[in-house]
Amino acid sequence: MTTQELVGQIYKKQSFLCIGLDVDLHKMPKHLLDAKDPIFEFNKAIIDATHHLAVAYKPNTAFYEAYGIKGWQSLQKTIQYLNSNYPDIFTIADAKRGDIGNTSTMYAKAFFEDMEFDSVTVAPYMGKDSVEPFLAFKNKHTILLALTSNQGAFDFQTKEVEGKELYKQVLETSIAYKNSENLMYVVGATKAEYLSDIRKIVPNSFLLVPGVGAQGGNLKEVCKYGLNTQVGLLINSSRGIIYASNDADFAKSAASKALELQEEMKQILEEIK
Ligand SMILES: O=c1ccn([C@@H]2O[C@H](COP(=O)(O)O)[C@@H](O)[C@H]2O)c(=O)[nH]1
Repeated sequence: MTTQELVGQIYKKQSFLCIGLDVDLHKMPKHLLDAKDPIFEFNKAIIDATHHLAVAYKPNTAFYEAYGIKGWQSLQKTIQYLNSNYPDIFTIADAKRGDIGNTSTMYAKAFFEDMEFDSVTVAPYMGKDSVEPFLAFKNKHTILLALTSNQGAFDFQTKEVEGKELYKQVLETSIAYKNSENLMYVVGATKAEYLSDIRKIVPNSFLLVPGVGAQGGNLKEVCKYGLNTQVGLLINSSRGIIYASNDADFAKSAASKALELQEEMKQILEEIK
């Protein structure tokens, strides 16, 4: 999917919501556990109930890898279901990959070619030759960790290196990578106050913003500092939506939570028109 197509979907749906599919067998409704593939059945129900309210879905691969081969199969079925039934949805493999160049190429092939995700999250720590293999894929997006939502972000990311915070170095350095137009960045919703500085460095890039909902990030604060002329934000909520209920009505409850966020986003988009 191109960035322009993503922007088109945002205006069409009046939403820049990304729903995180972080499926945990211990948190899902008990009746689904009898299904042949409970993880896929859970995802399918959530997707069918919320697809009109969201522009993106983000399975975090950890929640699938934890179940071995069966988990990978559930992930593959989920992405195939999204691509076949809702081809206008932007898909994100939250896998936080990155390695020496030839290995990164294999990661990129796995997520972009084999699984056909639109994007994958990548850690910047190994630098240019670990990121550029992902950027080589046309109309695929590499979402680089810039300033993450967790407390540990302050261990390294906000520390100064040669007079500048490391997350700023990541943003500035990565802009010069080959095919950097395929870059997006992760910025945690819990760090909204950093967004105006971030926008000075990457005014036009899309930012994936996790941390609204369970981690306490505030949508309005993020929008105040993070919106750009093309919206430029994908706001993720995982647990806050998919585990709104663990009863038979789980998908309906997830849709209600998603609707609350979508209505807030619609209002924000109307205000900046
Ligand atoms: O900085 C980051 C980067 C990634 N994540 C991931 O996003 C979701 C958030 O889930 P919630 O349940 O809405 O808290 C999860 O997959 C994280 O691994 C992040 O939270 N922060």
